[in-house]
Amino acid sequence: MPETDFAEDQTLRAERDHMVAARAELTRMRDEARSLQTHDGEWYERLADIRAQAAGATTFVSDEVLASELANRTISLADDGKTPLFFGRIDHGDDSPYPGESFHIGRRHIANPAGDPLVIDWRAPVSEAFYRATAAEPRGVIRRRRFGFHSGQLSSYEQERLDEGENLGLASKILTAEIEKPRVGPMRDIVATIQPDQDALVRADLDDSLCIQGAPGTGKTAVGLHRAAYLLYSHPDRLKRSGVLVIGPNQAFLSYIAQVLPALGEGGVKQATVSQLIAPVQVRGTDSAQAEAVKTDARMAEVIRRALYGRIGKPTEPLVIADGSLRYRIGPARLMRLVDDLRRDDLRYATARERLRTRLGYLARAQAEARGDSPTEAWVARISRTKSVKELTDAVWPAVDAAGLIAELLSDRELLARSADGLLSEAEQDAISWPTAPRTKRQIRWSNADAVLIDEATDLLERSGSYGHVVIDEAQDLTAMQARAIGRRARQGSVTVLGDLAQSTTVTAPKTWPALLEALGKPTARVLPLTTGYRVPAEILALANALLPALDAGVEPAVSVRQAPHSLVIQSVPEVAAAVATAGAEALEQPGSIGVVVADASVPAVTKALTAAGVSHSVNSAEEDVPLTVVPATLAKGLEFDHVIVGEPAAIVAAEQRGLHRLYVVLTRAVSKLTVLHAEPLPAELAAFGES
Ligand SMILES: Nc1ncnc2c1ncn2[C@@H]1O[C@H](COP(=O)(O)OP(=O)(O)OP(=O)(O)O)[C@@H](O)[C@H]1O
Repeated sequence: MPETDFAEDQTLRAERDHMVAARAELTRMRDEARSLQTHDGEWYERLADIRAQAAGATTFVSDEVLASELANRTISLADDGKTPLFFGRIDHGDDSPYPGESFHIGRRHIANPAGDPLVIDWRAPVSEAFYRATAAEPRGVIRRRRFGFHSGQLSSYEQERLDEGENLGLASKILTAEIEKPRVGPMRDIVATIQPDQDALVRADLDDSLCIQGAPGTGKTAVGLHRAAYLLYSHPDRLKRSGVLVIGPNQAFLSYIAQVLPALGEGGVKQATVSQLIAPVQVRGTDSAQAEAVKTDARMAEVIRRALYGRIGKPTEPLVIADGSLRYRIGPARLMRLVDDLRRDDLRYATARERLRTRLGYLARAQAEARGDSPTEAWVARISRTKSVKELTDAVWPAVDAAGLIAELLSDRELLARSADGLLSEAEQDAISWPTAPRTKRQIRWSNADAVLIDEATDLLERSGSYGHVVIDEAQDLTAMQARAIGRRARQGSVTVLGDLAQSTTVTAPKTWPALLEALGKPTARVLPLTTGYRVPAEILALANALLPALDAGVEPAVSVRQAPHSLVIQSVPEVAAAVATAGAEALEQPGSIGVVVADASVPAVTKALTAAGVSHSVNSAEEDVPLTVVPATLAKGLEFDHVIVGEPAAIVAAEQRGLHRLYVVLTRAVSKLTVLHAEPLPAELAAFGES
């Protein structure tokens, strides 16, 4: 069971030979895909064969789709020579659905020309046992191996004889080595070491919407991204058409996770922040705290709906349509019935407006038919476009543009009062009303919250398109209106919501998962916990967890899988910026990434001190050849570094209303070491830790 020294090991030699054979087959598969790209001939059928081998199923798709798939396939078969082609192996016993068979598990399927697999894709059903089999529940597996690699070479293995009761679980050295491997560059995938509780979430059904409440470093982001890759593999036809979307809190976070899905062979997933996703207008303004609180509240959805539908008028005059010498007359009562019917239909505003014009055309046709004529559809279309029909439609069901509607709502106090009656108090209405109406569109300085309101209005006008699956990371920070905006884009699909209420720093965000899920339109999503902490060693977690009672989030604390003595250093210093520079210079002597996290306002002072001390650093964007990054506390969420240096916790707490939550985020970013430097007293909750 222990790690094996390989030099003499027959097993190791055999596994290395298998790696060489797999590499040769992969090269052959890539050459074949390339040649198919350049020779038409039978490529269609051959590709279908290849797809069947890879994914287990084919359905009819167009030639263009196949051609582009072929190009993607050539890319996906690229082999950088460094990424191991497999990382594990399972051997089945006689009492198994695959009696006596062995499978190597890797990032992608590799087969020989006869179709025999040398490596099975980690997402294939056969691979599930690699992640989930235990001695107590072996799933037919008698032996499992995990492989260790050094400089791209298979260098060690860990073996569990499940049939003899061996089960390493979290004691796996390969797991620990993977977690402790120095961080350089962006986030890595965890495909070789996904744990059973994580795997159950990754492989949950496509139609299953999940909400994963996980303490810091429990692998939520990793699980969400691997789930996206798993779903794309398992439901290619459904999801390649409708698409998968990943939502993250900011661009720094998105850059950090950007490489994970491509590394798993899935390059086509859209990754965006909420602002990037909606972007109906350029944001140049900000809101007061009171205005933001109201604009981000779910009640605004109904206010906007009322404002829009309040535009619909009552026809009081008859409509007279002239067609040459003929006249068609539709009386106000009939017109009113038509408008009422359209209001009742489940149609978007703009669609119903179009429908009104067409129905008026049909009413005219009925009159023409009563006179003995038989007008065509083209005649109806022409009548629907005549001046009087257009004028009536404009009067009764006017054209609306979403930004214009919101601008009017925020600048016309009477319209707001009518629309918000019984929903928003006078004071709330005052808070969001613009003091003066802008004279031109250009004058408007839209805020982030306004953009979301415009998006809400846009969806009332025309139905937003829906993705097949949406992964929403750091979801605890979404406002109800943002959640609605994302929910619209998942209307026909499912969601994986990832977050931690203890890390919620948005004052205006719903404070419970049921409230957020309701706003997302997925109230029945299952809320599931993850509590095993992979990132942060126990000694550092103890410090962060001391904040939990004060955060009042009602969540389970993380329990770390690792002890790391001396990983926590807390020091009182005379001047924080200078002390940070000294600590940064020392930290650079060790391998791995370093994050210096301070209150946003302290970033200039700290970068100045680092520059003065000659310590090379980047600010707020990890660069591969600059291991030390200065991160403003408000942008630390979701990131991690081998060594984190936190300057002045009290300033981080004081900087914002939910400053203690922010500090909890900041203290949970370290993989190997946390240095806390303070000149002011530590926050009361941490006082017991003093100097350590
Ligand atoms: N099964 C695993 N094997 C190896 N590493 C893992 C595993 N699960 C998680 N990790 C690592 O632990 C770290 C934390 O994972 P991740 O960022 O997904 O956690 P998180 O729950 O999203 O954290 P946070 O809430 O703090 O953002 C990452 O480096 C990730 O690669």
